[in-house]
Amino acid sequence: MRIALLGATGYGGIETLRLLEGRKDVEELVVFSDRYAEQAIEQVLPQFRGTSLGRIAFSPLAKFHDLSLMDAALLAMPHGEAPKYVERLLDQDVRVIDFSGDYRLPSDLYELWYHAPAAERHAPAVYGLPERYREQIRTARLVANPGCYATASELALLPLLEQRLIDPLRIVIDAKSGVSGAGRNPKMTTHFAEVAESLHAYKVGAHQHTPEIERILADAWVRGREHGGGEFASQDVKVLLTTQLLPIKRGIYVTAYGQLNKEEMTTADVLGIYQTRYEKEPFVQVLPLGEMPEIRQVTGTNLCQIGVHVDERTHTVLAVAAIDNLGKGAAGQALQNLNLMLGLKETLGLQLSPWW
Ligand SMILES: NC(=O)C1=CN([C@@H]2O[C@H](COP(=O)(O)OP(=O)(O)OC[C@H]3O[C@@H](n4cnc5c(N)ncnc54)[C@H](OP(=O)(O)O)[C@@H]3O)[C@@H](O)[C@H]2O)C=CC1
Ligand SMILES: CC(=O)N[C@@H](CCC(=O)OP(=O)(O)O)C(=O)O
Repeated sequence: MRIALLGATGYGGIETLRLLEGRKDVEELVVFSDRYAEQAIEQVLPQFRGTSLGRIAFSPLAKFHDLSLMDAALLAMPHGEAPKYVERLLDQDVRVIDFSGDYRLPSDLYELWYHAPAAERHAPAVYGLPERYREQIRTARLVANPGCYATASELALLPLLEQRLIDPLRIVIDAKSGVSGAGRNPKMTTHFAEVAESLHAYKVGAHQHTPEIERILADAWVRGREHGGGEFASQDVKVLLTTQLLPIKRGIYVTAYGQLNKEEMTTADVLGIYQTRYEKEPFVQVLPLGEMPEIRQVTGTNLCQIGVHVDERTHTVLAVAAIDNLGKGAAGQALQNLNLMLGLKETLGLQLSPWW
């Protein structure tokens, strides 16, 4: 396959390079970076020295013209950049996967939560969560890769909404991320000395993944396991999402709480529902009774680990999920989507052991 990667020097882009390196089916890779234009990957990113990708030079974005020979383009740039390239790529019959939030929401919700004007969108995008939209992804021209917190939260909660087991208006999500989730450009809030040995909540009540999660869960509530494609179902689902910055490099840890509709549900009952829901999913691991996920068991992988527990005293169900924000939360999921879009084996290049 022939792949173009825009935003190749950011954390999402570098992880994409790591996952593509050594893949025998990559015939050509074109990488873009303005900051490192004309330099070889191995000069800028020494971890690729001596690998199949090391000698490839970054092209400046000004050289972004004819990519019609590419099978797909992966866009790993900050919000607001993808729309400058997407139409041209689609016109050249190149499939596109965008890592940013630009195509995940309708324009009104985008403007409300991203505090930026939404780009004019001619192209419809499929939401790139294979565990729910696999069939739509296979035939998509443009995929909006989900946000990292959104991926973990949705996988944690989907079975509860699809089965209508909880009150959809009172969902609480406590979410924590490693610092690489904030990108590679240095900022005071992600400076080592500001985050080490501490923990703090941020964007409280205002995190941009809130409407993304609500839309996918609403769709699950209305349609159950089935998704017919096309428009999302409209239904009120409300989540209170609180995001916190963990003093680690990689990983997302989500603890989601729902109020059970049926009082007699036990942990074993809910666990059975999760096991059935995800039994055929190659990248979702539902843990046995009494076990809870751990970030180090998913770091460096495309896995999502899920543990569930019912607190019978308060009729609350807890669904806990761990992913690597750069794996299932970004590059891993993008390559899972790419495999689907190109008709390849979905797990190709993604069956990785955790670094732990
Ligand atoms: N980090 C994460 O865990 C996740 C990130 N995402 C999303 O993925 C995208 C990339 O994130 P991440 O890798 O963390 O970001 P980084 O800040 O680490 O990297 C940004 C990349 O985009 C390029 N870039 C910066 N500004 C522009 C611009 N104006 N035009 C074109 N290219 C530009 C940079 O290239 P240059 O070499 O020129 O500096 C760099 O390669 C974002 O939209 C983010 O929201 C999604 C899920 C998880
Ligand atoms: C730690 C941290 O700052 N994380 C980012 C989320 C990054 C991501 O997955 O999402 P988008 O693609 O929607 O930006 C944040 O909270 O905004």
